[in-house]
Amino acid sequence: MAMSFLKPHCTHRLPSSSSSILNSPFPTISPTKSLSANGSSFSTRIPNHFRALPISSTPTKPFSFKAFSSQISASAPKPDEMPARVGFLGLGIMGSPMAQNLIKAGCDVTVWNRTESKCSPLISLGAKYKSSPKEVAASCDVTFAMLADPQSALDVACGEHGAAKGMSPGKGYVDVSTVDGATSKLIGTRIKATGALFLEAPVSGSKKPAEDGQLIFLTAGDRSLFETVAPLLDVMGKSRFFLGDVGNGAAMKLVVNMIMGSMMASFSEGLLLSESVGLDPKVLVEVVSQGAISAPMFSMKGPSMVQSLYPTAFPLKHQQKDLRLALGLAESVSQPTPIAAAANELYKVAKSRGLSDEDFSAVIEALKVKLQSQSKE
Ligand SMILES: NC(=O)C1=CN([C@@H]2O[C@H](COP(=O)(O)OP(=O)(O)OC[C@H]3O[C@@H](n4cnc5c(N)ncnc54)[C@H](OP(=O)(O)O)[C@@H]3O)[C@@H](O)[C@H]2O)C=CC1
Ligand SMILES: O=CCCC(=O)O
Repeated sequence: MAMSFLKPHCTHRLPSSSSSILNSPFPTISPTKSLSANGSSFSTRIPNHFRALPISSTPTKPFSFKAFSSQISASAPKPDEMPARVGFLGLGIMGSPMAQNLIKAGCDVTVWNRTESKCSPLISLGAKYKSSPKEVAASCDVTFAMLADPQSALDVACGEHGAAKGMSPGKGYVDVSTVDGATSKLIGTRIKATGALFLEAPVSGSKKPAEDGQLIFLTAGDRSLFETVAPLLDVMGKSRFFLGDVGNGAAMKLVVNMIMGSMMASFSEGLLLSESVGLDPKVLVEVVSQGAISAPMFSMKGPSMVQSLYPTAFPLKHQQKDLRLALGLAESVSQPTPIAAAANELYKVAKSRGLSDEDFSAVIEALKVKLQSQSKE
């Protein structure tokens, strides 16, 4: 089905030469981004055993985890192909900077957030406001949603004044929240019942990449909507993967965050153990940064963790939600994930200690209790 909303309303101009890149006020679209948007370089990163198995090989599953391919457009987005009117629902840590980048790129953006006051900074930048997801969807060609969890994503998409009520043929709905595949599929079904198109597009990357337009989109669903919103994804992100059927984007995101949650729990144990045996944890952070287990996450979060500071980029409650959803995903295919299960318990302890809204690196606090027998020695 052809999308009917390709209009030159987004005024952002892509750099066509190095000098125009230097003059661009927006760091989000750069030669690096154009180069990274090269299909072959991305596809070589996908192991062969993940490639396009037939959907019919998993007939009893609620959705196929296996039938997908990785795609990224090699072509630069064309401003005259930007969707004309863009809605944005959910203006939290991630949604606000993402919407802001769209506005700064010249898009005609209409916002809604449950807590209305969070719309004000975006309205100051030029956004329009509507008082319900339904009204946003009705007034826009494509609507993005960045909500906290499966329940809020469902409520905003399918509730009484939800976006689905404002959808119709020719429109598109792009859910960038991190949810499970079943929720995403339910939302997709409701949206598509209106004749609109649906794309799930959870993101890898946190607050700073969102601010810098450096997110990684893990999309699945309607391929034509993926193509249509590609210029918008490229304003907000540095790369985009198209993974096939709805559910595959959610699954990829949950696997990534399952790994991340376990890594952070393990790193926390290492920091505390180093201190307990008389080492300087700051030196551990430095040693780790130079070796094979170096990760940007450790280098970025380690120094503040050593000071017991957890400025929130990715709320701990969301990391625990993602571990919970990843464990459900693993269970659905009988895949053992004992490390992630143990990590999940740690995040649950951290939540019970009031750390839900701290950064997920605050999980280290759940380990700051010496075992009884050890403290007596
Ligand atoms: N922060 C991060 O680093 C990343 C987060 N994510 C994922 O992105 C999503 C958003 O994350 P983030 O921005 O950090 O989260 P926030 O908690 O900052 O924002 C959550 C958003 O959801 C809204 N919301 C929550 N409950 C409801 C509800 N019942 N009805 C309507 N709206 C609701 C909030 O509205 P209100 O303002 O009224 O509370 C807010 O707009 C999550 O799924 C998260 O897992 C993905 C990648 C990175
Ligand atoms: O879902 C949150 C992911 C955070 C990150 O990728 O840094």
